Amino acid sequence: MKPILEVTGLKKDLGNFRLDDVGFSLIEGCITGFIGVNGAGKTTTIKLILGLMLKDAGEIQFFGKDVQKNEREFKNRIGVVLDEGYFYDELTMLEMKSIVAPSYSNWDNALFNRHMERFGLPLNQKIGTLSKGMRMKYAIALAISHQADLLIMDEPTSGLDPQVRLELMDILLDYVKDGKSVFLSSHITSDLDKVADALILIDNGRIVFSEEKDILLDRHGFVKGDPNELNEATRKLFLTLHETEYGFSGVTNDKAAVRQQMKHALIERPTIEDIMLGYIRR
Ligand SMILES: Nc1ncnc2c1ncn2[C@@H]1O[C@H](COP(=O)(O)OP(=O)(O)OP(=O)(O)O)[C@@H](O)[C@H]1O
Repeated sequence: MKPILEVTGLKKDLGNFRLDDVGFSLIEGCITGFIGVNGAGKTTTIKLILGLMLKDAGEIQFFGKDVQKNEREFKNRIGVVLDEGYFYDELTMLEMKSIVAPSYSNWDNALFNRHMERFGLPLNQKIGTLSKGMRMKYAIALAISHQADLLIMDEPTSGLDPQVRLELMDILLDYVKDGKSVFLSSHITSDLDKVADALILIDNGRIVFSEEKDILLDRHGFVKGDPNELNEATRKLFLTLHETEYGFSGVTNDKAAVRQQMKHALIERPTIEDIMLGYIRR
């Protein structure tokens, strides 16, 4: 599996907040979820990758080439969905497309029309009249109609209802079918439970883990049991632990030790959120 984007030693000091030695790789053909709580540094990292903010240190390579030195090629080969604020509300989707398309050397109008039809977006509808979900789908149609190899999205699902979020996830799964990649930041991890191949957790400006989703979910366990089995030694097996007088539940990253030391505990598959909360420093 080839790395498509490699970030190493990325640093940015913003005064109150510091991005510290951030490094990770995105693998071709994968949906990678970039997770972390509010203020963890997801948007800052994405802005630095896109050159929307100047980095203090670090390297960002796209297909082995420095993105800063090959800015034009990088911009042509990525699609970006940042927020919904950069459209002119009084224009139709067709008119807005005519403004965006010329900035890409490999814009594919037939592909754009196919996306618009598939997403159920009428070309002549004014942008100001679109629902939040339609706006997001339109932003994606604009971002992926120039044969982009990598789609970068910052919090695309926030504010969308479950039905639209599901539709959005289907669009992303379709997009990666032919080897393209998605890098998607979110603090809503339930969408990523369904579609992500890999997960990167950032907390307080530092990368906590960067791993294949299935390996991560296999390694961790959501444990429930009787408080009688909790003692000084077994408590140490948990990343999080919630105790009441009737029982306990918690997340472990050492299922084997739990099985051995807590004979009656029930070990279930955790969600990404369970795991994420286990690693967040408060
Ligand atoms: N231009 C800036 N100047 C100073 N501080 C900034 C600037 N941009 C972001 N920050 C701070 O950096 C921290 C990280 O913000 P960032 O937007 O990267 O987090 P995030 O993980 O994307 O959060 P969210 O999920 O809420 O969008 C925050 O404390 C924010 O206030």
